[in-house]
Amino acid sequence: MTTTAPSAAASTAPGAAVLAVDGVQIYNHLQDTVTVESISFEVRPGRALGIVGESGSGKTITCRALLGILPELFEVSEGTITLAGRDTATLSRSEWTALRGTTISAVFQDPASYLNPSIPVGKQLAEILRVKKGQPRRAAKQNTIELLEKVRIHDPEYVYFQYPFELSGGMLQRVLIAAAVACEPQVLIADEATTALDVTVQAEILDLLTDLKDSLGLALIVVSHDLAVVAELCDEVLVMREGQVVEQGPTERVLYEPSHEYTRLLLDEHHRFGLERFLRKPEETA
Ligand SMILES: Nc1ncnc2c1ncn2[C@@H]1O[C@H](COP(=O)(O)OP(=O)(O)OP(=O)(O)O)[C@@H](O)[C@H]1O
Repeated sequence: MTTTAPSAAASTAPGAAVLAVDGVQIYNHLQDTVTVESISFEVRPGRALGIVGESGSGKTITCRALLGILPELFEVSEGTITLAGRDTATLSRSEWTALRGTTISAVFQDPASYLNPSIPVGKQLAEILRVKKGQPRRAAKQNTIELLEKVRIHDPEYVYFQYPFELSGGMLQRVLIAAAVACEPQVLIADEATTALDVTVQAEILDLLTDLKDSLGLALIVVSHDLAVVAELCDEVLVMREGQVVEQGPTERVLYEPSHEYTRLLLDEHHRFGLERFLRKPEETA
């Protein structure tokens, strides 16, 4: 892809963690409560971390802290978040704006709500390249078509001119993934990104995320209530309950030898839905 403007992305030493979260507490001043307590993890290029846990356990709020978009009256009250070598507590609003998309990016559930219904999807992607990378109109269009190809959309020249309502949920999520990786971020957060999709499309999107992680060297954070999704994608997993991390470690270890009662409970629920099909036995991965 042609780059015409200098990247606003911060830099990371080769092999170093691109994102390091150390003892972070997130406080809710609205209710005077701690929403997330003492969470720590790191992600490196080409690696994936899964965050699982029941509804309301603090997964999305954690991601919002990583993206610098906490809701009003929530704050990171303890600990540090280091993104591409920078302590995010020191970032100004405009520095955050420059880093979002170029260094850290995200895809959420319900892709249609992130797109303007009255503008063709290709034009919306091209606009990101024009604004964030300063690309001229023609280059932005060409690079958008390449991006659509990268997220495995067939006939990208045609899809470029389609409106969101003309695309399926899976196609829209591909467009949103294309938007998220348009400016070559180092970290991609996928927060329940496949939850609303049917099983076949979900598998395709998971496959695409794995491919992008490997080919672009993305550090991937996958948030899901579905252990099967995390089992398929992630090297490490972090289990949250009521704002606390109850267990974390390599995916195989946590899923095969859970040490916490809550993780065992989650696993029991999933075994009924066939988690086994995603799991490789430890001896198979050795
Ligand atoms: N915008 C907000 N305003 C007020 N409270 C919020 C907001 N977003 C989240 N919360 C609260 O913060 C806590 C953690 O919510 P969070 O969305 O992080 O949970 P989650 O684990 O992502 O759940 P889910 O799987 O349902 O998305 C919950 O008690 C929730 O009610």
